[in-house]
Amino acid sequence: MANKPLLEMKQVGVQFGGLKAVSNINLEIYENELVGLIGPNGAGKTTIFNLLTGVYPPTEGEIRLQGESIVKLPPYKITQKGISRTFQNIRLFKELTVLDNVKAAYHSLAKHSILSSVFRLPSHFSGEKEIEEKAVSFLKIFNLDSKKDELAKNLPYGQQRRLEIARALAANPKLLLLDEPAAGMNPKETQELMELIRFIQREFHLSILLIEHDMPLVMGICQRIIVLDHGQKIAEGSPEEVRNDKRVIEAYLGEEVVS
Ligand SMILES: Nc1ncnc2c1ncn2[C@@H]1O[C@H](COP(=O)(O)OP(=O)(O)OP(=O)(O)O)[C@@H](O)[C@H]1O
Repeated sequence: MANKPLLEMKQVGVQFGGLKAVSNINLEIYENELVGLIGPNGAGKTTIFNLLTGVYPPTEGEIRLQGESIVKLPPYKITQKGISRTFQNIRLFKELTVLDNVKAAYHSLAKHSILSSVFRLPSHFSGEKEIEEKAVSFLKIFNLDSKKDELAKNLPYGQQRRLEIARALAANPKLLLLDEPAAGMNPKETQELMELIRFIQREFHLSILLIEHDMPLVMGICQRIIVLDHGQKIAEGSPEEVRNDKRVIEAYLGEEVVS
């Protein structure tokens, strides 16, 4: 594990009206780590993703990516700096093709200028071709290249989830946030997806923060697990440590997981 964390949250809290959705969150994610974020419904997991991606600013505390504060940055800047995500409820461009969904991620980061696109300069076309090739290469990883010309809305559910991850990955993140990526998938699809997540983590040297309710699955693939309850971090450690933590068992896991 590297000495300096890729991501740091220090005493972060956010309040909506009278409700403290999360409070006093301290967490660190290091390079190349696959970390699980678990907890009961309403514990604050998605709120942490929304704080990390600039959907709303924290009411207190600090968030740093590679030592640099990101709390005042708009979401697109945070994506450019290296945090991208998927959503609990899939958010694809449903009326666009599978390929265009992935290309959209590249366009937000592409080096060629708007002027070259408007005037259709040669640099625009080489940029466009490069983007298309890269997008197809991502679709191949997710076994979606044969579907590239289909509209996103026509893909089966499991494939839409994979496409969303492909799009997030195309933004070239250092940290990828996955919000229940296996929700709605059958056990076989879930298993395949988890192998894919591990593969992309190694292949792209990514850090991944994963929200997932399927405990055997989280315990099986994550190096470290952070547990939330009522907006607070109640435990953190290896799957083994978390599985045997009394507070975690009481708040979330129940006796059957331990036995
Ligand atoms: N924008 C918002 N405005 C008001 N309350 C919010 C907002 N976002 C989240 N909350 C509240 O904050 C708390 C934490 O919600 P959050 O969605 O982060 O939980 P979660 O752990 O992701 O739950 P789940 O597993 O059900 O997705 C809940 O009480 C929720 O109602």
